[in-house]
Amino acid sequence: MMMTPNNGSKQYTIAILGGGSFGTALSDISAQNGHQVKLWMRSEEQVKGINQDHINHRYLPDYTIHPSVQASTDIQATLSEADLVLIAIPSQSFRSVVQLAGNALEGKMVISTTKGIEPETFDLMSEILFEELASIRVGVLSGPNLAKEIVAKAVTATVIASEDAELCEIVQKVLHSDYFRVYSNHDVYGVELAGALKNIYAIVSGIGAAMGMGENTKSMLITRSLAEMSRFAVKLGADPMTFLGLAGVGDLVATCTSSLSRNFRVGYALGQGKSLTEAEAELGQVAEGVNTLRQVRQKAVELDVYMPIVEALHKVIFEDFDVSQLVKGMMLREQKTDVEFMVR
Ligand SMILES: NC(=O)C1=CN([C@@H]2O[C@H](COP(=O)(O)OP(=O)(O)OC[C@H]3O[C@@H](n4cnc5c(N)ncnc54)[C@H](OP(=O)(O)O)[C@@H]3O)[C@@H](O)[C@H]2O)C=CC1
Ligand SMILES: O=C(CO)COP(=O)(O)O
Repeated sequence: MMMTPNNGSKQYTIAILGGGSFGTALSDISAQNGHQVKLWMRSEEQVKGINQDHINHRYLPDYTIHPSVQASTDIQATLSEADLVLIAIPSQSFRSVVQLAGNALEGKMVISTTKGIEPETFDLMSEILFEELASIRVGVLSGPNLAKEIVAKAVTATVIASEDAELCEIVQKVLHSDYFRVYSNHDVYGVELAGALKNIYAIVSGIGAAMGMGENTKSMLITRSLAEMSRFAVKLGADPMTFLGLAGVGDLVATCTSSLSRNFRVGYALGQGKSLTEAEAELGQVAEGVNTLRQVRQKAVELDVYMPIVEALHKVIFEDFDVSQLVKGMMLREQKTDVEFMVR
């Protein structure tokens, strides 16, 4: 239910589905801004931790979040009065959670913050929302948003993408603060795809870091990753300019250079000679890039898109090639132009 607090700005009721790192960080931002925040998670123990200690003991144990955040395992109660819903559930469970929420989402503004691709369908999360629900207003939030930095209140920017201009404005008002800035973009597909794709390259960067790559190599890798992900996305209908923004190059740089990124960490473990199973077990959280790699490699073959970095990583992760072959695999292929989307 919407109310008007003393300072005159509207106070919204925000429901957040998913109590992992990012759902918790989003609940903290929203509550800091004076909104009523309900956070849905499936673990009673974690609910207790949030409601009593204001700490997500499993995912963000070193941070205290705003005491007004109310957690619950009851999804219907969480959604009942919500004006705005933010979903931070890993892509492999996204559809099942949307189905569980069902009619309680109808008519609402629903924002996906998930950076992944559904296996089998190649659906992005906004597409799942439109498939599963009859009347909702959909947006996508993506950008360089490492959860631990957000809860530490490091200055951060993100992108809200939607064809619904009013929804973008509302999300900007709700989340904007002196440490969290929200930009808008109407290229929903490009913003959403960028968020999913960069995870693949964060894994490659993690491998490179473990192998001691220098700055030249790091720079080459990030720049060629940007070229490759934009080439793929443009083939699927995205706007290449989106990749020059926060959701593209911004998020790519953040996740390819930070050990706070789970995808980077999986890559780092692979670069140290660990198996994928060992790397994922050690992480204990979601690293979307592994599934995204599988989906994107298959789609690139189908559509005949040139993606040497994806191809090389696929060989290392799924075809048992030695990790030392990664850079060689990327370099052996034909040389291409530097910038592909020149105006002239
Ligand atoms: N962390 C970050 O910095 C950012 C993450 N993202 C994206 O947000 C999405 C979520 O990531 P993040 O929060 O980090 O992930 P985490 O691994 O930290 O947490 C995942 C959360 O989803 C819950 N969950 C998983 N499956 C289900 C299910 N079937 N039903 C109910 N709850 C479920 C988990 O519950 P349980 O603990 O019970 O398993 C947990 O609360 C990802 O797509 C990620 O790419 C986007 C921007 C930044
Ligand atoms: O998307 C993220 C930061 O923008 C988080 O990346 P990881 O999922 O690799 O931790």
